[in-house]
Amino acid sequence: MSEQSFQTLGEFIIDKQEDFLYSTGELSRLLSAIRLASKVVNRQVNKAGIADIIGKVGNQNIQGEEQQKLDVLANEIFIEALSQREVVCGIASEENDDFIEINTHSNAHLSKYVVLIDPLDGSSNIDVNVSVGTIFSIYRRVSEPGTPVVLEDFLQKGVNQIAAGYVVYGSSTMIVYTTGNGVNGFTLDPSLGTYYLSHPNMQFSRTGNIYSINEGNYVHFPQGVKDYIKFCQKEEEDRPYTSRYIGSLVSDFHRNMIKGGIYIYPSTSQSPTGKLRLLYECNPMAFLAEQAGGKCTDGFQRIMEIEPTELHQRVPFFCGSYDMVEKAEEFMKNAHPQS
Ligand SMILES: O=P(O)(O)OC[C@H]1O[C@](O)(COP(=O)(O)O)[C@@H](O)[C@@H]1O
Ligand SMILES: [Mg+2]
Ligand SMILES: [Mg+2]
Repeated sequence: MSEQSFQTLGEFIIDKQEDFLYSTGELSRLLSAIRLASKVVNRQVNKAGIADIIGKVGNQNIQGEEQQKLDVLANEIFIEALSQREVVCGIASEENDDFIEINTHSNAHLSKYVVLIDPLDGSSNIDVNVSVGTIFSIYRRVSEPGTPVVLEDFLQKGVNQIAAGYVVYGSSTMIVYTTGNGVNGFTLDPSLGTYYLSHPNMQFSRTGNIYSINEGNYVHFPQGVKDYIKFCQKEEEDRPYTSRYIGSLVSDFHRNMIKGGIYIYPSTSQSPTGKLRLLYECNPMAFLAEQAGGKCTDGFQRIMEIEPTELHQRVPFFCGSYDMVEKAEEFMKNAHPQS
């Protein structure tokens, strides 16, 4: 089947506009901004080794993490593209301490959408040519259009998301997103600079045999997680499972959604709330996972029901094939009945 027979992302966005509750074309323009920014970042990622974008900037972000040059560059590219589209009134990013109010154009304050982004996910893999990603989450503001954007516009439960997705910059570059009507994946044809619908209606299999967790932290894991890892490794029934861990959330999630599996970044004795950020990592992946028939919790509670209190708060994260997440939760509830 030649590229031409695949529907393009642009066509798909327009086609699906009617399915969308608030369809006024604004979300389509917002998604187009993400599409454009992803192509610009993709070009930089592809030539990272020769484009002087390898290595650290020498600053730390609010999470206390060393910012990579590509973290900062991707952040600038996405903020620029989103700010130019007159549909976004505010942006929050992993790389910015506070949210940004967009006032780059006269109507910005009338815009209804806020975007939360992890501009470059899997930063530890940039310098070693392993796939990385971008994660985005979109909400309607809660404050009145025409009034200043406020923190509450961003501190919304995941169930309020109107769209979410990721870009994976891997052996091929893909955009995968949902607006609440299933999950679809589009592959970039770099020669044409066009995304084509390559993975319609993506689904997690009910169960799988891949588990993804950084076992290097094993001694610091809660007992429930240690018990689940032992369960995965036991010679029994369809086990032992295969361990796969890329160290880029987007890439581990993407593989598990295609092959069936579970990704866990639990709390540890050093970081009791885990590592991943609720608003621009966990909520968008949870929306995608649930739309693809999977499940996503903090080991006990549905991620998208968690009430956010801070822009950069972290939560433990259990996400993937439904039955596998249920099993992991069973071990957590048995080992930590008080939680
Ligand atoms: O190296 P660790 O502790 O296993 O953490 C890896 C995890 O951290 C992350 O890199 C955090 O995301 P950022 O790179 O956007 O900060 C995830 O992509 C990944 O799954
Ligand atoms: Mg990340
Ligand atoms: Mg990041």
